[in-house]
Amino acid sequence: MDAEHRTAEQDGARTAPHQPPAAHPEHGPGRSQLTRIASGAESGLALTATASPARQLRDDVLSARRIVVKVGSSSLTTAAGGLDADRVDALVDAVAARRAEGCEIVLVSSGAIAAGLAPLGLARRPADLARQQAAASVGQGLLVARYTASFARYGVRVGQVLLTPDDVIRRAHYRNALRTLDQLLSMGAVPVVNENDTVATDEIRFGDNDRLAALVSHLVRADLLVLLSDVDALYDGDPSRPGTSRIAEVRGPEDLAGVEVGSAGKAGVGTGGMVTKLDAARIATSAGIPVVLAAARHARDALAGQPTGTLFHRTGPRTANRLLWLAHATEGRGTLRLDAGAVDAVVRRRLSLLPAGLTGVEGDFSAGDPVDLIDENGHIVARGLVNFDARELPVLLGRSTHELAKEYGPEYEREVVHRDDLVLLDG
Ligand SMILES: Nc1ncnc2c1ncn2[C@@H]1O[C@H](COP(=O)(O)OP(=O)(O)O)[C@@H](O)[C@H]1O
Ligand SMILES: N[C@@H](CCC(=O)OP(=O)(O)O)C(=O)O
Repeated sequence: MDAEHRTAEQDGARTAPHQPPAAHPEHGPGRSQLTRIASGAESGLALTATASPARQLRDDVLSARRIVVKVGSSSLTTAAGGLDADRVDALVDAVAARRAEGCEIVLVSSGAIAAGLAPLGLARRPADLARQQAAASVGQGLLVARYTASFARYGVRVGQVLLTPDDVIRRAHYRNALRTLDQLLSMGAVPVVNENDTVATDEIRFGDNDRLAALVSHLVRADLLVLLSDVDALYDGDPSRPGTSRIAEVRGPEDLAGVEVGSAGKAGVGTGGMVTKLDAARIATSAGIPVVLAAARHARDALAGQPTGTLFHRTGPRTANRLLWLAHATEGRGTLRLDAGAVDAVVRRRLSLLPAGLTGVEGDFSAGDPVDLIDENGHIVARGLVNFDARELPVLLGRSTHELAKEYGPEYEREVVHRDDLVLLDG
């Protein structure tokens, strides 16, 4: 069954009000926190045979005062292509209902490329970046115009915010982006965020709005991230196959062991599939922000704390710095190879990287770009913003800053990567 065509009855969360969470028997006591609810063709049978699913309202959702809501392309477009005004209105109704309770909402909306296809005579999402950008350029205007009209029914203004990774990994830009978003919220507007697709390049782009939404949640210090999609939850396998089960709650990475995720979305308009949603959930929850993944058509329930979709509990403490962006928003544009002493200094002692610890440089980058720091075995240990252009570095390898300053002048006394611009990466 296509996930898009599930009915409310097939969404297990809707079937049993006010029951405590129940573990699926097949997962045993060791996995008791993980609630899986059978669905697809077998849902009726399985629900009778197992304990009733949870129906309690979700505290994390109810208490949230600032929420980032991300909606995917497939939830905003018609089957024939182009924006679906009814679906946009339904989403805006759900957002407005939650705003009416005094909650601030940032909308991260995909759909620019999808909205621009039909007006440009394109039948499907093109493979090449140039035509995607042309479609996004046409579609982004249509998308924001549609939101503007829809929110106007509630007397609410929207503000378009288009971001590239560069806008947020650099300290000054990060502050600017945050200030604009804060200001829009304090003036009662709804920021509508998307990637700035028209200037993105293959090397410099978020690529998917799921991760972008997780990073925006972190930027605005949101209390909750809600990912709305055409699929109504995370399943333990491709939800179009019968016999897969909805996962109602995820408490940590161990709950995802054995879950099969695919990257293909319906109708070819979405980009990341479930892979990027899980990435987004990992980024947000590790930074202290719980995540709800639900169907866009259940947006009102999801925002009201109803146990629809999948709830990912927070796994880490709240953090507040732009290094999360450095780790997740971008790829390194080159590599710096470190000797063992430099790895120890950077990783264990959290010191800046100096030229003396460098043994090699690869890539074509400029000062200020993100680069990966690799150890002698080629493992990436950290990412940082480099203070030199790639072409300047070869003569500096292995030399002391003191010696370099004497030979080339005082500006060569600087760190290759300052510790404030460094984030450690696992593996
Ligand atoms: N384990 C899984 N659970 C749920 N959905 C999955 C899973 N694996 C793959 N998918 C697919 O991911 C799709 C959602 O991703 P995508 O189309 O990119 O959505 P959006 O446009 O909302 O970002 C679903 O339609 C579904 O087909
Ligand atoms: N920035 C692109 C969306 C990229 C994206 O992640 O799309 P989706 O998988 O539908 O959330 C656009 O507006 O078309």
